[in-house]
Amino acid sequence: MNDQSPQKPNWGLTPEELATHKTIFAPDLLEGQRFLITGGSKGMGKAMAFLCARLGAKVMICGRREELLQETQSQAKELIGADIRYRAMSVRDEDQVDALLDETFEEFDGLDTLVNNAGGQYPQNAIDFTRKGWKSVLDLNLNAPWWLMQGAAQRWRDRGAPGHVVSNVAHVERGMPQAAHTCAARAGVIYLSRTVATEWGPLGIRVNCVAPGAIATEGLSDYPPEATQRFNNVNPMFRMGDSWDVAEGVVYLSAPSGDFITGEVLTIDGGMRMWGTVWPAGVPEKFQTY
Ligand SMILES: CCCCCCCCC/C=C/C(=O)SCCNC(=O)CCNC(=O)[C@H](O)C(C)(C)COP(=O)(O)OP(=O)(O)OC[C@H]1O[C@@H](n2cnc3c(N)ncnc32)[C@H](O)[C@@H]1OP(=O)(O)O
Ligand SMILES: NC(=O)C1=CN([C@@H]2O[C@H](COP(=O)(O)OP(=O)(O)OC[C@H]3O[C@@H](n4cnc5c(N)ncnc54)[C@H](OP(=O)(O)O)[C@@H]3O)[C@@H](O)[C@H]2O)C=CC1
Repeated sequence: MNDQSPQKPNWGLTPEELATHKTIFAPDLLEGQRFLITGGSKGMGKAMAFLCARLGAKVMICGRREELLQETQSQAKELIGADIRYRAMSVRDEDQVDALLDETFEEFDGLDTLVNNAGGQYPQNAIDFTRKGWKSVLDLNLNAPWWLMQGAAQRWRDRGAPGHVVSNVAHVERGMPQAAHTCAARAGVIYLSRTVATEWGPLGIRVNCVAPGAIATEGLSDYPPEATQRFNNVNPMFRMGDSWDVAEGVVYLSAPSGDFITGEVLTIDGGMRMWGTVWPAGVPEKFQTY
């Protein structure tokens, strides 16, 4: 288990850990499979990229910062001998999304699984949201995954090929105080996924989600230490998960193990959906009841 101290400068699993972490899956499970993973240059997306590549898949990742993508590519080459492809872009830009899909389908002569993983938000009480901030979070966490899943589905339909979409969301059933924008966006993705899982079922396209609880990734270092310290206490297991927990969930849904699973949300949260609230901007006094 990795050190989850908030003082640690780099959260999450190291590249060496991603290269050697034990996995329950057979080494050739994804041989010949093609994955596009958005936000694959750090955190959970990077773990997914390493795991899929280790299991034999061809992998394309994207992110905004080329240096992180390049670093991930060379680490994968050096540590696991994999040739991970990348494109620097923002999923918030519709034209760049189309270009990413075109490049991936061309490069790999098709695609088997799209992983909508890129996302994020900032903590704030909803009453104070600016319209600009609301639109930014909705663009990143609802519109972008939609452009990507619709674009992939159109390409699969036109080629007469099956496909799979898995979107990384969050558990939303009890709301997400101080993150209502992302909660609304993720709820949108879940219900879009459940709807198109039916519409696209006859095309051979499955559509699923994974819903992580608090997962120790580099992304959490964006939050203040008071909040991240509390992230260890937001579920009845009193610890965070790691990026491997989520990567293995994504592979389970994408491999033949998931062949008959669609419209599902796989929650990987240590029980947080039943007990525990994050309060990423700090617990308000009225709620400090125990
Ligand atoms: C929460 C988890 C619970 C989660 C509860 C569950 C536990 C899970 C924890 C989840 C962890 C993670 O997701 S880990 C990943 C964490 N990392 C991230 O989220 C990084 C990605 N996030 C982002 O890029 C930003 O949040 C996002 C707003 C989407 C994009 O930022 P940009 O600066 O590119 O966006 P722009 O389009 O320029 O708009 C910026 C506007 O957004 C608003 N804005 C941006 N940051 C703001 C801030 N800190 N406080 C107030 N307002 C802010 C302002 O109005 C800004 O306008 P101006 O004032 O005019 O600039
Ligand atoms: N960590 C947690 O506890 C939880 C996280 N989540 C969600 O899971 C997903 C992964 O989280 P996590 O691994 O922690 O996040 P990280 O912040 O560690 O990684 C996010 C990845 O997404 C990329 N990214 C961010 N914005 C964009 C963009 N506009 N276009 C393209 N790529 C982008 C980042 O690269 P770059 O910045 O260079 O673009 C990076 O590769 C996110 O959607 C997150 O909100 C959900 C529940 C809990």
